[in-house]
Amino acid sequence: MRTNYPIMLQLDGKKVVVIGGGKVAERKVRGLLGTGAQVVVISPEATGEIHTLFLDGKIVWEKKFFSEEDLRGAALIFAATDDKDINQSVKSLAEKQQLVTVADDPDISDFHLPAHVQRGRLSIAVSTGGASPTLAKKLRAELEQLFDERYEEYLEFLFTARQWILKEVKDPALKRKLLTAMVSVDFLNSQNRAEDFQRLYEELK
Ligand SMILES: C[C@@]1(CC(=O)O)C2=NC(=C\c3[nH]c(c(CCC(=O)O)c3CC(=O)O)Cc3[nH]c(c(CC(=O)O)c3CCC(=O)O)/C=C3\N/C(=C\2)[C@@H](CCC(=O)O)[C@]3(C)CC(=O)O)/[C@H]1CCC(=O)O
Ligand SMILES: NC(=O)c1ccc[n+]([C@@H]2O[C@H](COP(=O)([O-])OP(=O)(O)OC[C@H]3O[C@@H](n4cnc5c(N)ncnc54)[C@H](O)[C@@H]3O)[C@@H](O)[C@H]2O)c1
Repeated sequence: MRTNYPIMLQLDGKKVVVIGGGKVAERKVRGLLGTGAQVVVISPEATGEIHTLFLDGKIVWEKKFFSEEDLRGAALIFAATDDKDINQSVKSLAEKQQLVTVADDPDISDFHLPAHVQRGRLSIAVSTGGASPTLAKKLRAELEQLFDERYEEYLEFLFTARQWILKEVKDPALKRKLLTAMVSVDFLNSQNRAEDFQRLYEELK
């Protein structure tokens, strides 16, 4: 078995085509909102949520059956109809460099969607490579408990403090100490991270 290669995609301005407008398509579309991707759904029917997103101008919905030209210019393609033959033909009609995922056939898919926790800048993705989406979902729920809402603000603090350290602290040893000390339960739980950081800096410098 070959292992998968995890990446975080920046889809801003890229065209993403979802073939099918059912429950699975809706979940894929929801995951694409906020990425800046230009989402196009191709399906004669669509769920209420897909319809609403279309009416709100958030996505494009072409109310039609799939045909080859729908794939033109797409960076990512989701084949998510309930017709196995159509899903297979989406994959075979796509160009080699287009990345396709086939909802009912993990083996021929170019990528799998992970279950995923987002806490601001922190992304945690879990994939079982098609073995068990149910396990991926369960692990995601456990990670959500472990990495709770505090992490969103905590990562903002880490980001800002790290930028400041990289700019202002010249001594490599001090730089390393500060970057290490910020990653601790104390800072995660701190009520005033900026103040605690200032104190730490005064102690260590
Ligand atoms: C993680 C998650 C992300 C997302 O889609 O957003 C995701 N599936 C989720 C849920 C889920 N999917 C299914 C169930 C029902 C129980 C079960 O079958 O276990 C549940 C659980 C539920 O809904 O409770 C059924 C199912 N899924 C696939 C098949 C086809 C097949 O296996 O042949 C079938 C059978 C269809 C049938 O019955 O015919 C295929 C895929 N599903 C994937 C991802 C990719 C592999 C990821 C991996 O292996 O880690 C892949 C390959 C395609 C892809 O990349 O899209 C999301 C959890 C989100 C969350 O809650 O966190
Ligand atoms: N990847 C996953 O996580 C996952 C989860 C559950 C099911 N599945 C699989 O995904 C597929 C879709 O499941 P669903 O629950 O969304 O089905 P669904 O019945 O809710 O939706 C199917 C959609 O496909 C559209 N469609 C049918 N023929 C079409 C065509 N020729 N061109 C364009 N659109 C067409 C229909 O209009 C409908 O909107 C099934 O094959 C299922 O086995 C995958």
